[in-house]
Amino acid sequence: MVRLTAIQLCSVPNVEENLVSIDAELARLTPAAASDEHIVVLPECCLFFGGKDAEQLAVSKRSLKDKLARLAKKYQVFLVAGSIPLVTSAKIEDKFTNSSCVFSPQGHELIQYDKIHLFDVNVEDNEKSYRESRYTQAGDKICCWQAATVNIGLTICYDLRFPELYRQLRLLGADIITVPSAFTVVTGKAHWQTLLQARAIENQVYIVAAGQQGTHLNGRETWGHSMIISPWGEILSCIEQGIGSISVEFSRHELDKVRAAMPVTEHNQFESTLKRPN
Ligand SMILES: O=C(O)CNC(=O)[C@H](CS)NC(=O)CCC(=O)C(=O)O
Repeated sequence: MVRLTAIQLCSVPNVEENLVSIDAELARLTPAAASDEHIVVLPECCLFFGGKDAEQLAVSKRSLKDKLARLAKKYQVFLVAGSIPLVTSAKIEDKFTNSSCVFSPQGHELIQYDKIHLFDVNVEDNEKSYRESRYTQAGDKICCWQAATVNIGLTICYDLRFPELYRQLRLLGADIITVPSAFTVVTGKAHWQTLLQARAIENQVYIVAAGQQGTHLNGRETWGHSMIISPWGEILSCIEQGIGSISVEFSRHELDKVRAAMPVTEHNQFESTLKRPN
């Protein structure tokens, strides 16, 4: 059995406090049987959110991965640690990557995906202007990883608006695509659910979207509405507000049925024009 879980958080600019919240949410989940694969997704910026960019830069230099690896092992889950700030591969002094890291139930790091699309956007909210690229170095690699029996594609937040990335993940064999997020309330209300359902339907994959929700220390408001969507586009479970988690069972049968009945990747007349991943 493969279980999918999304944890919704209201992260603060304090790594230790966030680790305590994550531990508490993981402790509440029903433990998986030894033969099960349990994939748990945390939101974007799960270890540090709502603080100053300079603080986040300092946090990127700490050993955050060890702490998350320990949690994956403690709770025997595949932990998709939504995103954390990390030192760039070129060791750029004043920038970090916004990265989704996956840890196995044995406590090993499996993969790191650096967010490709940065949120340099004007939004009609209190913030008015978001310029993620000022302090974040964009990634350029598409990342898909394998648990025992399922393939999982990695994306982060604003990536959700770029269907080409999702299509490429599907072509790489993704059964499930994870979307750790910190959507704004304004854009979340307008687009979040529609975009998630579209990505699930057009690619015939499970979508596990874990969001930040609430008012954060710097006054930033996030939309939440974490949800898990089937390859047919149904919302299987959703947590609108507050901290908590949702879980559903992955069905290979459902996935195969949807793809066999409507083979859109075979029917696609534009596939050859797509840039092949990596
Ligand atoms: O800046 C940080 O501290 C952490 N990063 C984020 O919160 C990121 C970049 S600002 N947020 C998004 O991508 C929101 C996307 C969104 O809301 C949309 O696509 O509508």
